[in-house]
Amino acid sequence: MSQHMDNIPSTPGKFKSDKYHYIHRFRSHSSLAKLILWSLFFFSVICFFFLLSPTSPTSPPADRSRRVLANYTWGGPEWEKKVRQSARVRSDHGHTVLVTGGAGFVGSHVSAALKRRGDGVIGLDNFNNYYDPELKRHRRDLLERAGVFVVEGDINDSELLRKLFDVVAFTHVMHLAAQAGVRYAMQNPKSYVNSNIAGLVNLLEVCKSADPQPAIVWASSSSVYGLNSKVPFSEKDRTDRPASLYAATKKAGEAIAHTYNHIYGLSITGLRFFTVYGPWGRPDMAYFFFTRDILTGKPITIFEGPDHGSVARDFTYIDDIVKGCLASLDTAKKSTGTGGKKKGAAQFRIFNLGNTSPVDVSKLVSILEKLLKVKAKRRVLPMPRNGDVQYTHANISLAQRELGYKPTTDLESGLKKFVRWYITYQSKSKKKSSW
Ligand SMILES: O=C(O)[C@H]1O[C@H](OP(=O)(O)OP(=O)(O)OC[C@H]2O[C@@H](n3ccc(=O)[nH]c3=O)[C@H](O)[C@@H]2O)[C@H](O)[C@@H](O)[C@@H]1O
Repeated sequence: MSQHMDNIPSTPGKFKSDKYHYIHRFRSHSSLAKLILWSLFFFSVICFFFLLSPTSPTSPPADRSRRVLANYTWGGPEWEKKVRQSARVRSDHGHTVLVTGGAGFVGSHVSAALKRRGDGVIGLDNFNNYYDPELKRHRRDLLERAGVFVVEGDINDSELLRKLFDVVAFTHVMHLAAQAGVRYAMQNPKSYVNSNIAGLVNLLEVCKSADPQPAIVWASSSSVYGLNSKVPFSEKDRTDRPASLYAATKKAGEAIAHTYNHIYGLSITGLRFFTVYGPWGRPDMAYFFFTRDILTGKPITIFEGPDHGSVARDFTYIDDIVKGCLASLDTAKKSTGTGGKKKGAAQFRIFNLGNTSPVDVSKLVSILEKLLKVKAKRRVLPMPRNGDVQYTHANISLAQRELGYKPTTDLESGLKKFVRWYITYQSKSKKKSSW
């Protein structure tokens, strides 16, 4: 067989003499050997750098210095059909809402609530690995069963956003996609700029050109109050002293939102969420990983302020936040622009959505100990200079007045629901049962 192969001219149709053939074979063998050697060399160099790289599949999932984004596929008649179906309104005067961050903690709860009452909903999520994407996929699976299609894609992808607006005339955008987390901003600052600033601008650009323009409700953060020491925090208080890059990007988002409202007539409502917690929550948040670590016997670190002062948060239960989000959508006025041009003044609002009763982090741990019936291995450390603030407390009178917002869940009742969910989720995950 090898003989047969050797007799075949290298260029079909051209005959070569034996001598030529011999020399050529010798040369080609030696160059083939060189080629193989060089290829092996380059291959080992590539392997070496690949193994060193933080995004290689061999690196531990705990390495969150970079987020991995999947390659998305979207478009096509089947995809458009799913988008249209999911966006179909099933109630009188229902909205058609694009929920960015649809597979996220708040996004999945808001999407489910909108769908339940008959609104049309499309989710959008990039499923990045800031925390376990498996949890996001499980949230998506639940939503899909409820009739909500979550498109896999990024808010920085203008083409995808324009396509979504071509297929569906969204009346509202609930913008919840963001790089969350206060302390992670020191590890991966660029991801905050990419999602919370570039992504927001990209989304607003598409919204401003959409016809009709949607009304936008989006997630700002209680962290914008930064070094503000006057409590409770009111929307009128200073927000020009952020303590973390995360807070700075959210504050920048509020300024950017104002610009798009002012120039293009987009109706925009910013919601300053106060440490939202609950079932299907975010594993990067303290209440979540404290629960995990208490149950597995790992020590937990509790931060304290100067002079052993306590650190406290106005923890707000997810169902209360969802009510605030829906009320914001329902009270949002229409945007006034068309074809990228403003036709008149448009609504611009900012609301605190908190619980109005701050709880010390050490008290949160005591509640978890009681609910889990396990003593925590506490390690108390001074609050590191990592962007955290010592205290948050929302004044919610504006949201109460304008949105009818009234939180009803205290921390203990909310954590009880979270713990119940957490234990069920863990056991289902171990058994790999369906959701
Ligand atoms: O409400 C907000 O604006 C913000 O709420 C949370 O941020 P944070 O309040 O810092 O929530 P956690 O990270 O869960 O921390 C809660 C409390 O636990 C404390 N903590 C955290 C981690 C730890 O190991 N030990 C500890 O005592 C923190 O100092 C903080 O006081 C979210 O992570 C942000 O995305 C959100 O924007």
